[in-house]
Amino acid sequence: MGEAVIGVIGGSGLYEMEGLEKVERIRIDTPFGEPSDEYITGVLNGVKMVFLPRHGRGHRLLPSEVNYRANIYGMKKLGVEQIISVSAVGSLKEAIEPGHIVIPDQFIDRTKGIRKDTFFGDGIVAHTGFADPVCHTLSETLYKAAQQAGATVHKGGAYICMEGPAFSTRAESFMYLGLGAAVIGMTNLTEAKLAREAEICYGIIALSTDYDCWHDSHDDVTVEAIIKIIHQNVAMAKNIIRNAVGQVTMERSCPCATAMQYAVITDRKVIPESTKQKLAPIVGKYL
Ligand SMILES: CSC[C@H]1O[C@H](OP(=O)(O)O)[C@H](O)[C@@H]1O
Ligand SMILES: Nc1ncnc2[nH]cnc12
Repeated sequence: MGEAVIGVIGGSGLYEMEGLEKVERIRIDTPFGEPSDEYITGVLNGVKMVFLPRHGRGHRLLPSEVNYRANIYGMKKLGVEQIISVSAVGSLKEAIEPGHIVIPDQFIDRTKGIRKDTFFGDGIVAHTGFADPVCHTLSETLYKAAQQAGATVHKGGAYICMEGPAFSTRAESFMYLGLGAAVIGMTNLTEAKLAREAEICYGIIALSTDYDCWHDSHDDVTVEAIIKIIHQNVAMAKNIIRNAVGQVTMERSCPCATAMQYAVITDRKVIPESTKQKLAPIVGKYL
């Protein structure tokens, strides 16, 4: 087995990673189509890592257009065992101010079924445990890394994943407050599901950029306001990643590493050979 690699998926405002040594750009074609961009591989803080901008360089892809399957498949092919997601989110709690960091540990699904969020189908059925959708070990590392970078950081909380691309209505925003969720975004749940199916640990550094549209003494969210907060905090976000990469435990004892052990229900004899081949990097060892 090759050396374990850490993957970083950069969201809105994070389209490149500075400070990488031995940089290579790798284009990967997958049976699920094309990833968002070339993968940038290199060494950060002494650790092998791979970076991918979720929406592509120049931010070309809508949250619903991102090929999450290809992105995660490519990471797996490159030997990635742990993914750090960096994302912009709206805050659903007074205490989570713009500029603060949140390490979410739950999701509420408000996507609309138009994204592909599973590698399965085409003659193979699997049901993956998703009660704890992020890796607790990785999330703890991200929390500490954020504290060390001097961020105000909130541990835990539910991330509402909406379809977008339009932001929420005010009625929806109040409904999410009522649900007790912490933050809202448009991307991370889909990614987390696929990472789990690929037995890759997934943890989130979420940068709060706005109060969505529920707060009576803050303006309603706009892209302009989001970008302003991202620009003010991008150096901090990069520092958190640098700290985290240096502290991630490479030996995995978390359940993510064996998540698919009992998940495939289909009789192995009836799984089409082409499907087995396509899924070889993902669950080949269980087929
Ligand atoms: C630029 S505003 C909305 C956009 O920002 C977030 O993206 P990401 O999660 O990739 O940082 C949000 O999910 C929306 O896609
Ligand atoms: N208010 C918001 N809603 C959805 N996604 C976001 N990303 C950043 N802020 C957001």
